[in-house]
Amino acid sequence: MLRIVDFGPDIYDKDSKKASKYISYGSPSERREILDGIKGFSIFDADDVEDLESDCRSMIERGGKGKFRVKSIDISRLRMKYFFGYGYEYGGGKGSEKFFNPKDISPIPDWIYKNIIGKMEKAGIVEKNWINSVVINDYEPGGFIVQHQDPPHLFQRPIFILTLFSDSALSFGCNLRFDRSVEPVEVTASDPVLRLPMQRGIITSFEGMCMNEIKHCVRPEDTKERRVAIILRRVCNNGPVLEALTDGESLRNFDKKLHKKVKKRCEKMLEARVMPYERSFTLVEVKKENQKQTVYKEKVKEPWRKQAKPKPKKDTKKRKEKLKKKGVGTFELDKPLEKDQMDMQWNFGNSPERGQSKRIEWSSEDEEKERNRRIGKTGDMADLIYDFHHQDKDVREVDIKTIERNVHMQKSRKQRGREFRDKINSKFGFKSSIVNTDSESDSSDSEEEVRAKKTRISKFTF
Ligand SMILES: O=C(O)CCC(=O)C(=O)O
Ligand SMILES: [Fe+2]
Repeated sequence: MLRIVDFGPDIYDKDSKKASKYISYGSPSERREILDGIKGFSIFDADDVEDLESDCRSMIERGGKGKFRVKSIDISRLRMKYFFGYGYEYGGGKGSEKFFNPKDISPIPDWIYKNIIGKMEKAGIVEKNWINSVVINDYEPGGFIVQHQDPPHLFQRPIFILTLFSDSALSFGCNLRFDRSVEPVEVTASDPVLRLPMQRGIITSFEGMCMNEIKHCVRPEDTKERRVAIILRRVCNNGPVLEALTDGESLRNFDKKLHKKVKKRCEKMLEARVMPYERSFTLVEVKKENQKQTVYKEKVKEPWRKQAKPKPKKDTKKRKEKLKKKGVGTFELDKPLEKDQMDMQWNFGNSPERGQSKRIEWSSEDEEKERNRRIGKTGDMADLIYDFHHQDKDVREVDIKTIERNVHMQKSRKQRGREFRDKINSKFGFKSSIVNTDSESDSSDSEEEVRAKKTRISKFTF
């Protein structure tokens, strides 16, 4: 189903309380002008997104084997580029970019036609057979692309970009600076006029001022995780074309040295970790084609302005009655829950928690492991810390408790017990030997001392 993305809630202006890296610094009219030519489309569900990512991995494996044509893969710092259909080189700079000869570029793979272009055509986002050039940028964390305009003498508008593997952002009116006095070269970015979120699984289209009058770039700080951008375009009919280097030769048979380099980089990209897909954006439902424009315009007109929240309706007596009739309201459970299948399975139905009408969610260690395996988490400490550092500050604070708990649960039962007893001892000011188990007790204790301890222990059984 075609749905439109509402970028508004994710575009923050100078006065917002967001960290500076999320902020768009342009005036409202500048941002509006840029946004006028931008649309976000959601046509893929979570399964589609993960399937496309697995297609990307197969493509990278193929690339590593040197099976693409000689100019189909280009490697640069923290980024790999795959050209399909048409590829180009930058030449002497702006205006002198030229197409490689189509003989040196692999054709657009079937999976891209079938799973991306075909679906875009079906959803009415693009005309049939319009897209004939696909470029895939595969960024490592911290990867970037300097400010540029997609050469207008090579590519028609609109330009479509599909983001995969992780969220990122495209910055308009923003320049990257390189400090080459340090190793590795340090890249910093100026404040962007507009920072547009590029969400995983979303196709964004660009035309007009945003593509023709202002430059765009990807800042290193916006590539927090490995990200793939699939750029779908149509070439201009009369673009300049270079002479062919080969007659359709593949890289492995043409340049062994380059193939070795490509193979190493492809292997590195295949090792990149991938988080399970979770939708992180706001959608605006579109029912009819002719509604699309209005809904979209309304939503993005002044996205930086906070919308007043509608006041919740007061629950008058009459309304309460009505709601109650409909079965809506807040109810206290006044009798214990019935045993269900899960309770039977775990023999859980008569526990004290049940008696309190409260369901405590729990799972065995095996279940937890299985769940983590399914969503790609190992439960390993390094992963937990990695996840933690890749979150926003507020989410992180909530998660700190979970991480502490996980760290605690990874200790042995014995160690956990020991720590618990130590806590009790220090809370009540007992000597460390007072609340302790027999196995931990000092074997030199006399029988009487042991009995005394046991008596004391019974008072603090939890
Ligand atoms: O990675 C992106 O989203 C933008 C890439 C881009 O602008 C380009 O390759 O021309
Ligand atoms: Fe671009």
